[in-house]
This record gives sequence, structure tokens and C-alpha cells, in this order.
Amino acid sequence: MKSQSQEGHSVPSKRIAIAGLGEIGRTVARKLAEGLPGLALAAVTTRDQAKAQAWLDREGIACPLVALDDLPDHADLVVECAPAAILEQICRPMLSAGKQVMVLSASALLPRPDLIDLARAHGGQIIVPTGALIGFDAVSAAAEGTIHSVQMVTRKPPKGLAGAPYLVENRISVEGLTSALCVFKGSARDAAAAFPANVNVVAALSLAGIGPDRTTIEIWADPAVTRNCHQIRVDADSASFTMGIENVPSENPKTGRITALSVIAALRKLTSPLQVGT
Ligand SMILES: NC(=O)C1=CN([C@@H]2O[C@H](COP(=O)(O)OP(=O)(O)OC[C@H]3O[C@@H](n4cnc5c(N)ncnc54)[C@H](OP(=O)(O)O)[C@@H]3O)[C@@H](O)[C@H]2O)C=CC1
Ligand SMILES: O=C([O-])CC(=O)C(=O)O
Repeated sequence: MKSQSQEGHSVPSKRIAIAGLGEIGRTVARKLAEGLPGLALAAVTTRDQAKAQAWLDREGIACPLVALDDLPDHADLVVECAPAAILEQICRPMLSAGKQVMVLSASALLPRPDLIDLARAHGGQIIVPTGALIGFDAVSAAAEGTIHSVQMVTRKPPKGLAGAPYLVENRISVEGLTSALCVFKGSARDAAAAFPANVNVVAALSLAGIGPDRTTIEIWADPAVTRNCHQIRVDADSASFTMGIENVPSENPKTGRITALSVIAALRKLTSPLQVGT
């Protein structure tokens, strides 16, 4: 696979595979198929092959469907946008081969620091994009100095939290709420385990800043909001700042529309002659 450099030379494209053809995967696949400079959609891996093939055919995208273990043969970078439960299966073969994985299921990364060790040992790389959050540029910069605290408050429409393991185990119902209910207060590490598909954002934030044990979060099920709302307060020796984002949910109510766009922006940066932001 080749693409054209600015001088008109033919250069090999970076081969991108997508693991998980759901809300995020489809948007990213479409964009790669339309064309992103220096990048080529090389493979897709998914659970339901027939459904994935039918979607690719409808979109007019020609791309092989491959098994998880075969990803390193097909790709230089895999965008992981699959259920958290299979993060390890996606990362291990790629990182052992010294390749890159862009991880969306950040909650599943927190209990697996060995994957970072694996990347280090083989010259691979894990990239966690800003995803559905905001301000990792400022948080990363502040982390080069001393950050005293990072606090986050998340408010989601109840259906954006329904089914989370913590709610099920503790028999907390978010159905029919008439006012906001605080369903969780604690560390990013505990939140990621309790809400693995709902607050990847705080897991990623903790990795950018002061880690999963010192980053704190409150999670509210709020029938008055229609968006996934995240407020962050950072206090550091270089700056104090507060940031907020109100994400329009996608067809998957747990996932904000901006998440796939963040992945596309992060992919574009990989080969761009101009990079803006930390
Ligand atoms: N970091 C961040 O800011 C954010 C992270 N996320 C996380 O990103 C991930 C993807 O989110 P989203 O796209 O909304 O999720 P979706 O549920 O829409 O899509 C997930 C896809 O993974 C596929 N899948 C299931 N099992 C496997 C398997 N064994 N191998 C390969 N693919 C499989 C499913 O395919 P099938 O249809 O065949 O079952 C499904 O299409 C989730 O973990 C989510 O929590 C989401 C939002 C923000
Ligand atoms: O972090 C997540 O998993 C999703 C999220 O909060 C959002 O899309 O706003």
C-alpha cells in the first residue's frame, strides 16, 4: 500500500486495522476508506463476521476480515474499539510484535500494566486518545510539574449507565428516576472496574495525570441531562483549571459521538507534517 508524499514520492502507507466494528469502529473505518493521508485501512476484526461483511459491502469498503491473532500480519497499528473484555487478546499479539495499539477501552488497561511493560520490552506502543474527554494536553503538561489533585464529575442520562456491573451487583436502579442520583464516588481505578463501558474517560484521564488511585470521580445518573457531561477540576503547581464537555450520545448511548472523531484526529496526527497540541 502506497501513498503520495508532498514531493510526489510514493511512500508506504501505515496499515491500520480496526478491532470491533461498532459505533466507533464504523465511523473510523468509513473515514479511513475515504482516505486519510499516509494511512490505509488494512483489516477489520470483529465477532459477527456475516454482519461485518454485510456492512462493509453496503459501504462499498473492500477490506479483509481477519482473526485477532492474525492482526500483526496485516497491520502496523490496531484501533481497539471492542468490548473491554477482549483488550488483552487484541493488545498482546500486536505489542509482542513491536506494533502499536490505539486503546479505547481504557478502563480495561488500568488493571493490566503488564501490557505497558510488554510494549516497552518489544518496542511497541499503546496510544490512548483523548476520546470522549477534553484537555489531555493541559493535564499532560501539568504532570511534567506537580499535580496536587484531579477531580471529575460525570453526569449521564440514566440509559447511558444502565446495565453497568456496579449497578447490577448493588441492585441500584436508574429506571424512572425523577431527580439526579449519585451512583458512585471513588477512585478512577474503582470506577473503571465498576463501570467498564461507561467511564473510560476517567481511566484515560488518570493515565494522563496522577494515576488511577489519586484521580477521583463522582458518577450521577441524571434524568435532566440529554448528553454525557464531564466536569474536571485540576489543581497543579503550574496552573489550576476546570474543563467541561457535554457529549452528544451516539447510537450507542454510552458512547459520545466525539469519541470516533478523536480517534480520527489522533490517527491523522500520526503522519501529519504539522502537529498542534501536546
Ligand atoms: N476512551 C473513551 O473515551 C471511550 C471509550 N469507549 C469504549 O470503546 C469501546 C468501543 O465502543 P463502541 O464502539 O461504542 O462499542 P460498540 O458496542 O458499539 O461496538 C463494539 C463492537 O465490538 C465488537 N466485538 C464484540 N466482541 C468482539 C470480539 N470478540 N472481537 C472483535 N470485536 C468484537 C462488536 O461486534 P458485534 O456487533 O459483532 O458483536 C461491536 O460491534 C468500548 O469498550 C467502549 O467502552 C467508548 C466511548 C468513549
Ligand atoms: O468514557 C466512556 O466510556 C464514554 C463517555 O463517558 C462518553 O462518551 O462521554
